[in-house]
Amino acid sequence: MNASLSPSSEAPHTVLTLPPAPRTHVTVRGLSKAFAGSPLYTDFNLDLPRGQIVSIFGPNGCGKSTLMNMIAGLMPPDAGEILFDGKTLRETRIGYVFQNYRDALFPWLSAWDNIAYPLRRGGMKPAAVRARVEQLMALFEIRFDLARYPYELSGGQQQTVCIMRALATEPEVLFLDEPFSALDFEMTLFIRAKLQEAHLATGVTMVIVSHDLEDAVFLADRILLLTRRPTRIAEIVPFDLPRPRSPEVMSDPEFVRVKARTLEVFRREVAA
Ligand SMILES: Nc1ncnc2c1ncn2[C@@H]1O[C@H](COP(=O)(O)OP(=O)(O)OP(=O)(O)O)[C@@H](O)[C@H]1O
Repeated sequence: MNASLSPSSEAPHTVLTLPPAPRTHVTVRGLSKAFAGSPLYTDFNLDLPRGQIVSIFGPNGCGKSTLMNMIAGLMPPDAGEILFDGKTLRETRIGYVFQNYRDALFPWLSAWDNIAYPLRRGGMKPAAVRARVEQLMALFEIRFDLARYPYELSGGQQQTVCIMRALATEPEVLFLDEPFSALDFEMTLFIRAKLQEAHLATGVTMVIVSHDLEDAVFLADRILLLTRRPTRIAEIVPFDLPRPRSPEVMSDPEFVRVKARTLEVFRREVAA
């Protein structure tokens, strides 16, 4: 099975051909994964379009995180190939934002040093590290003291630091696993806005796993809906409202329509 999320595809939810669709960034081919002999993915194919935000949504336990973790190299597939512009993961800069920000930051480093960590590790000179962190501080309009340690920050501040750290190396692809699930609504709105700004500023391809229908739709160019396991693509729903999208978008008829369609497919798959 092969599906393209390319905007140029005439029927974006339809299974088409094996060569990557135009403007494809990430190509997943023949992916298989089983746990304890029970198949989760079998010969799964997918194209992720360059510079777009794709949300992964589906029934509980259908393998949203597993799919993202295999693409991001955090979990080995049993079979299959994943290429980024034809390159392997090792040749590609990626960023990853975990659901549990509390465990994601290094507690012995200040927020500033957490953000700088991947830059220093990559051998960047101190002046360039400083400039890059300051650039991120401006983008995220940071008003709290980055000299503080993670335990001194609110949950939303910690997740903001996680996202800044993930963006520090200017990744080609940014993976986010339920980035809003532990945040209150005010922080969710803030981080949604900042992710959009970062996306507009950098054109980074983004993949977001979400449990929340509204979050999944709000940021996405494409909502990738999965079936129950053994997991296949149920449908790919496009959402083309221009960015930046403000919270008012949530009452826009197109948002309401896409959300309703996404819910309809989700409910069909849950009942299947
Ligand atoms: N390391 C593992 N060992 C055994 N089974 C696993 C492992 N990781 C995931 N699974 C199983 O694979 C299935 C998919 O898990 P995954 O976490 O990817 O789903 P999900 O769609 O992200 O789930 P949720 O909606 O609960 O967040 C689940 O049934 C899960 O129990």
